[in-house]
Amino acid sequence: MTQETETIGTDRQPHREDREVLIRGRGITVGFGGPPILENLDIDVYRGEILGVVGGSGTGKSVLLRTIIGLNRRQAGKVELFGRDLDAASSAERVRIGRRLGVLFQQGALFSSLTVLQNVSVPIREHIDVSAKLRDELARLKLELVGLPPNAAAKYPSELSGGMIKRVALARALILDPDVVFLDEPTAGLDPIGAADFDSLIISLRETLGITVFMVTHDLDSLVTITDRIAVLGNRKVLVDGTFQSLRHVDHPWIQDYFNGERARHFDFDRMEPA
Ligand SMILES: Nc1ncnc2c1ncn2[C@@H]1O[C@H](COP(=O)(O)OP(=O)(O)OP(=O)(O)O)[C@@H](O)[C@H]1O
Repeated sequence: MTQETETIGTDRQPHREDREVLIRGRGITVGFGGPPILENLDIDVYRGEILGVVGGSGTGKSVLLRTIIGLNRRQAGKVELFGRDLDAASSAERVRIGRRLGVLFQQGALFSSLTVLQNVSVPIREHIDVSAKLRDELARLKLELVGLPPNAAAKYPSELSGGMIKRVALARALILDPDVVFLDEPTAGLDPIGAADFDSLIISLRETLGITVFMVTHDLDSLVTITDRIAVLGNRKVLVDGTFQSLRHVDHPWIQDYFNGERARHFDFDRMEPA
C-alpha cells in the first residue's frame, strides 16, 4: 500500500494504552453525495489531553469535529463517547452525553440579537431547570472564568472585538461544565497577542478544570505552545499522530512543509516555544 492510502503511523507515548479514552472513533466514513471526505478514519482522544487536529485546507477537520459531536451523519464506522457507542444510545442518553461536550464553532456562532449574558445562558435554558437568577449567576461566573469584565455581560456581539467574541463563545461552551471542549480554529482572526492570550486561557482551563480539548487549528504557535499531541489529517484519514517534535521527523511532503517550513523557522525547538 502506498503512503497515499495508508496511515503513516503513530507516536507511541509511554503508557498511552493505560490512559482513559474519552473519544474513540473507528472506521469513520463521511461524504456528502460525492467522494467521501473522511474514509475509514480512526481516532482516539485521551482524558485530560489537548489534542491539536491539523491538515491542509479541505481535508475534513471541521467535518471530523462535527461528526464526533453528532452533527454530521456517518456512512460507516462508529463513535464512542465516554465508552458509549452513540448508535446504541437512546435519545435521552445522547442528550446526556451531549451535555458533557462543549463546542466553540469557527465564527463564534453567537446570536446577534442576544446579549453576552443571554448567549452564554442558552445551554442552561435548554438543559437545566433553574431560576433566572441562578442562571445569570452561573453565566457571570463563566464570563469571569474566561477573563471578561463584568460590563461585557450586557453588550451585544456587534459591540465586541474578535477576541471577546471567542471568549464569550468559550464561556458558552463551558457553561454546563463539559468533560471535553471542541474548538474549531479558536485563534483564527486574532492578532498574535490575542491568540497567545487565548492559548494561555486554554492551558489554564485545562489546569484548573481538567478538561480535555479537541482543537482544530492552523496556528503553529498554538500547536507548539499548548498541544500535548497532534493528529494530522490527510488522504481522508488521520495520517499520523504524535508530539510536535516527533512529527517534525515524519517523512511526508505536507508534514515536512508544515512542521519544518518557513513559518516553523522562528521556533526554538530546543526550548519548544516561540523564539
Ligand atoms: N454539509 C456539507 N455538505 C457538503 N460538503 C461539505 C459539507 N461540510 C463540509 N463539506 C466539504 O467537506 C470538505 C472538508 O470541509 P472541512 O470544512 O471539514 O475542511 P477543513 O479541513 O476544516 O478546511 P479548512 O482548514 O479550510 O477550514 C470541503 O470540501 C467541504 O466543502
